[in-house]
Parts: sequence; C-alpha cells; structure tokens
Amino acid sequence: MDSTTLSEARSSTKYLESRLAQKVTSQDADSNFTIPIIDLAPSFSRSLDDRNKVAQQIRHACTTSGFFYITNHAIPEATRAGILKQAERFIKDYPRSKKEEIHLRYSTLGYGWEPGDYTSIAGDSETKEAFNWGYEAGLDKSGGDGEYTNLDGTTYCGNKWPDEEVLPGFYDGVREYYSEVLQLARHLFRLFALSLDLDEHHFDTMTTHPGGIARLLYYPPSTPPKQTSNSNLQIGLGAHSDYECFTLLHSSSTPGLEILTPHGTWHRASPVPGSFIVNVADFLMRWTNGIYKSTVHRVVNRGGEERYSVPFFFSVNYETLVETLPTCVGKDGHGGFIGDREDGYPQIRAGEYILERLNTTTKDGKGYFGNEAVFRGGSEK
Ligand SMILES: O=C(O)CCC(=O)C(=O)O
Ligand SMILES: [Fe+2]
Repeated sequence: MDSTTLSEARSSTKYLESRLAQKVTSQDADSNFTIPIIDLAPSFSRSLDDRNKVAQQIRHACTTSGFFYITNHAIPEATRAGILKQAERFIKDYPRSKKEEIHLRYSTLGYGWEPGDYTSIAGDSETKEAFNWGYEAGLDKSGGDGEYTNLDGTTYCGNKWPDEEVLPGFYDGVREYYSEVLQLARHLFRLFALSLDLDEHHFDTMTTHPGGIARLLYYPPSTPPKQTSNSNLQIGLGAHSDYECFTLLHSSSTPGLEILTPHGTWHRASPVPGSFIVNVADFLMRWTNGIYKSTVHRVVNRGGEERYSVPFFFSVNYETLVETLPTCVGKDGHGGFIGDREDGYPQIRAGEYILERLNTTTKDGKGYFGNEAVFRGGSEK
C-alpha cells in the first residue's frame, strides 16, 4: 500500500476517535436535528431543472446532517422485502457448521459470515451478526466492464456464498436486490455530481466496476426487552462513520439506528416506511475537502423485536486514484478558502484507503491480512 494512502486512512481513524471523545454540549439540541426526506421522483425527469432541484436538496443534507431519507426511488417493495427474507434465512436457517465454512477469518477482503464477536468497530462487544459480500459482474445489470479489482488490487472473485443445496435461491435473491440498489447508487451519484457543480456524468467512468460491499445484518432483541437508559447499553454495532462514498441503508421496521448530532447527543432515526437512508461516508468527505459531512452513527436495538438491515456501501472503482474535486478547493469569496484545506487532500487510491479502514475493525488489530486465508500467487484458495 502506498504510504500516503496508509497515513491518510490512519488519520481518518484518529479523527473518528476525536469525534467520539467529544463532550455533550447541549442536551436538548436533539429536537433541532432533523434528517430530511428527499422525494427522488423528480430526479428521474427529463428536465435538468427538475434533477437540479433534487441535487440541491442533496447538497443541503450532505453539508448539514450528512444523512437523508429517499422516497420514490423506484425499487419495488417486493425486492426490498425479498432481501430481508434472505437475511432471515441466512441467520436462522443456515446451520452454524456451514456458516463456519465461510467465516470471515478465511477472507482477506472482509467477506463471508461475520459472527458478532469477531469484529468490533469501537471496542464494544457487539450483538450483530452479518453476512458480507462485494461487487461481482454477475450482480451488475449493466454487466460491468470486466475490469473489477478488489480492495487490495487483486482480481479474483472473493465472495463466499452459502451452499445453494442448503439455502436454495439465496444467490438469486441477493442478485435481485443488489442489482437494483447498484443502479440506484449510480443514479444518485449523478445527482451528487450535479450537487457539487460537476458535470452530471463526472463519476460515470469511475463506477463501471465500482466498490459495492453489502451486508445482511441481524440484531437480536435486547435482554431485558427494553433498554432506555444509556448505561450498560447492549451495542448492536459500535459508533463509526462509513468508509466509502455513500451508503444506501435498508432496514426492517424495527428501530435501532442512532446518529451522533453536532451537539454530541444520539438521535434515534425512526424508520420511514418505503425509504432508504443515505449517508455520506469518509471517502467522499475527504474527496469534497470536508464540505460533505460523514456522520458518526451506531446501532442499538433497544426493544424486544429482532432487527434486520442491509447496508450497501458505494465506492468508485477501487483502483481509482483521487484528488480533491475541482469544485471543492479555492477561494470562498470572503478572503478565505472553501473546505478543510487550501490545497485539498493528498491523492489516494480508493480501495487501499477503504481496506485500511476495514482492517482496524478486526479485534486483534491485525486486520484481514492477519487472517488465516492462504495466499498463493496473490489469489486466495
Ligand atoms: O444496521 C444499520 O442500521 C446500520 C449499519 C451500519 O451502520 C453499517 O453497517 O455501517
Ligand atoms: Fe454504518
């Protein structure tokens, strides 16, 4: 890995730690924190003006809360219900011994079955259980361009699918959902481009075989089945910001997602029926010179119901080298500069940055390179 990418990833981790150490500055500030709901219907219009109006709402959300809901996104409800069903089947019906065969410890890319205690984002013991996978051309309706490279620059297919004899139809169910959400992410990226005063197609060539890690997540009910106080919380997923460009999150109707407000309080994001939650992730924050905000969040299932969720982390093609977007550096018209840094951030490679961030979540701190996977000639066997 190149040393600039490594040190930039490490300083992002430090930045997260500093955000978590922040003191609560106002207890009642939560009532002022809102997550906007953006109606995507006009974004499918032929009129650029309509698309720009949606883009401006996205800009507002990305420069303030860093989170927004989207409705009228055109993904059928049956497809969304279908992936939650597959999540439940994997968690409940796939035997433990078979899960062990696709344990995360055999993957250097973070794919496969992730039992709750194998990883920890912020050092908590987490109640979640997950199945993780990444982009492969067979899951892409566009067919891709055959050039997909993994986070670490290798090109083998790293996905570890459950045995279809034991869980028939799982792969097709995943493909039905993933292919839709991938196209929606590409559509959203065009709106992000407009929102950043770039050509609408600015990111198109960078997302022909994009990074797109997804997870099926399960959070058991809390015990006892009501957790209201903030002491001794059963953390489902520890406090973190996401690493890629943006995340598209779909969840069952059980609440659990909590967002750290600028005042240091945890805002409980209520599920909005039929919507996805979109949030800015660290790579895009850096790419926009800090103008778009990635926001710290966590999951606490405080009630007596099970919770399922399916985040999709969208990135550019992993081999892409990026430097700060041209519209995010320069003078601000008041004698200062826009963004965090006058000259923007140093150039980094997308996949390497994300892999380094993921590596810090493995408990022994060794990262996925410390896993038991056997390497021969750069490809995992
Ligand atoms: O389960 C959720 O609602 C959020 C999951 C999440 O934040 C993540 O996997 O990064
Ligand atoms: Fe997240």
